[in-house]
Amino acid sequence: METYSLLRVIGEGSFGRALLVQCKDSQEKYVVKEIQLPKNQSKLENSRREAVLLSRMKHPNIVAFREAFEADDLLCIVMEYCSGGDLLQRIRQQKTTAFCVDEILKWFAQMCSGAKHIHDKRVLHRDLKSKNIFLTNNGTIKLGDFGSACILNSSKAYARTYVGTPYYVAPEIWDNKPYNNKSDVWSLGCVLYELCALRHPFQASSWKSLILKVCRGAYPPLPSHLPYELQHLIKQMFKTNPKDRPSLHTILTSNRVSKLLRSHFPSQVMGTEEQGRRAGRWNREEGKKMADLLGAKSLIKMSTIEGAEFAEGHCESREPGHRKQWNAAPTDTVLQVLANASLISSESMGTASQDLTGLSEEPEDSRQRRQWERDPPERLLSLLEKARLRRDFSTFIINRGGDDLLTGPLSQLQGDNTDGPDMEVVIDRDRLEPRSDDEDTDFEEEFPCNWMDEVEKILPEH
Ligand SMILES: Nc1ncnc2c1ncn2[C@@H]1O[C@H](COP(=O)(O)OP(=O)(O)OP(=O)(O)O)[C@@H](O)[C@H]1O
Repeated sequence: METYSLLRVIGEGSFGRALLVQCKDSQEKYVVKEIQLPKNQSKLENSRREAVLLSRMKHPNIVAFREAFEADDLLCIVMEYCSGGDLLQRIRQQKTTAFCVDEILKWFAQMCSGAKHIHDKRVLHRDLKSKNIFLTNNGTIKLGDFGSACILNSSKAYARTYVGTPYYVAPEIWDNKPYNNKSDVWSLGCVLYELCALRHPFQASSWKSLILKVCRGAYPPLPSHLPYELQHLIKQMFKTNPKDRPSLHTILTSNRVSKLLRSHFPSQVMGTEEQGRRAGRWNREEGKKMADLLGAKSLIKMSTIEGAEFAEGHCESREPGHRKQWNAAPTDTVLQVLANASLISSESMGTASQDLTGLSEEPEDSRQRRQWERDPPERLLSLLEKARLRRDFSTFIINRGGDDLLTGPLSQLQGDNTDGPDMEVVIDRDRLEPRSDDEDTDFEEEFPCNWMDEVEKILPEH
């Protein structure tokens, strides 16, 4: 900590504090997140999870990890400082003035791009919400707070616990179904809706009402001035059956989204003469312009520091006989555009050339694989009827088994502690290998239990 001088405390939670610091050498500002390390050795690794996972993410739309160290009984994670604050504050500042569609689309494309990188690393964020999405001083989106993140397929302990913020939690979590990459898509749908409507899609004053609305996917209509494609996109992201919900890869490669972006950034992306004529594809130059527009410029610097990726994409030729090439195919999707201009990754580019044309184009057979129960969990709803939602934008552990169900507003004991019980950090290189997030990867419960019996036990007054 001698490397940094403390400027101020920017937040305090049950985990510890978040500090704004300045590097004594470079004068750069950073955020240091202090996490109280447990005395219990077996839980130590669990506390280090956030640092481990954040350190593995290198993406222009994810808060950059700088270093982590342990001092006394504190784990300190040093990360990029996002001076633009969080998106929730930004939305509140608007009061009743709508964001322009260009801004919404730019931010949305960036947050999807960051979240896709997380999924490609076989990690789920599990607490995507406007409060955990930050802005830099130049308005670039950065996903942060990996305190609830987990590695896919890692440990059966996860299957019983979901850490999330009630208002952003997908129906499958409430319905005791497996959760997967699509649960993060639901949460991003909530953030997109907030940007469009300046309110949350599922507002409620009780758990019952909230769960009912979420499980039915019932949200108030969006302002009618918004383009049809945007309304359609939100509808797809709020499909109650995760199989019908698009993955981030599908969203970023869909023609609908790229069409929407093209129609909202026409003057920057293509000449007016071209606009009417070309409904279809972006060429390389247009792709570069779009990527710049979406905030890739800031990445150019990072990429140079990181090394070769940017050069791979952009240098025509460095040495005779070794000509670096762009993708042979035209850049006809948002994902390709972003990938071509940035670090966004060699990983993403591997999947970008797939020709996916719609948002809900799951193969017929995959849709038939599992029938979804349309009804909300009525028994749970009746149990929770009188329970009121408090501190609803905070993170809670939603425990789907064991003795201590729905830790959070019902118990008020745990506060915002986002660490689930005995979660194990297993770093498995195979799981961290990039791959498409197109398919669902569920956490299946090995020993399913009837968690509603448990609710009944802890809510005797009902
Ligand atoms: N990288 C960052 N740059 C700027 N501000 C940050 C950064 N990380 C966190 N903050 C701010 O620090 C405060 C504490 O953040 P943190 O994510 O640790 O907890 P929280 O958001 O209060 O809790 P929870 O995740 O349970 O909602 C918040 O006000 C957040 O906006």
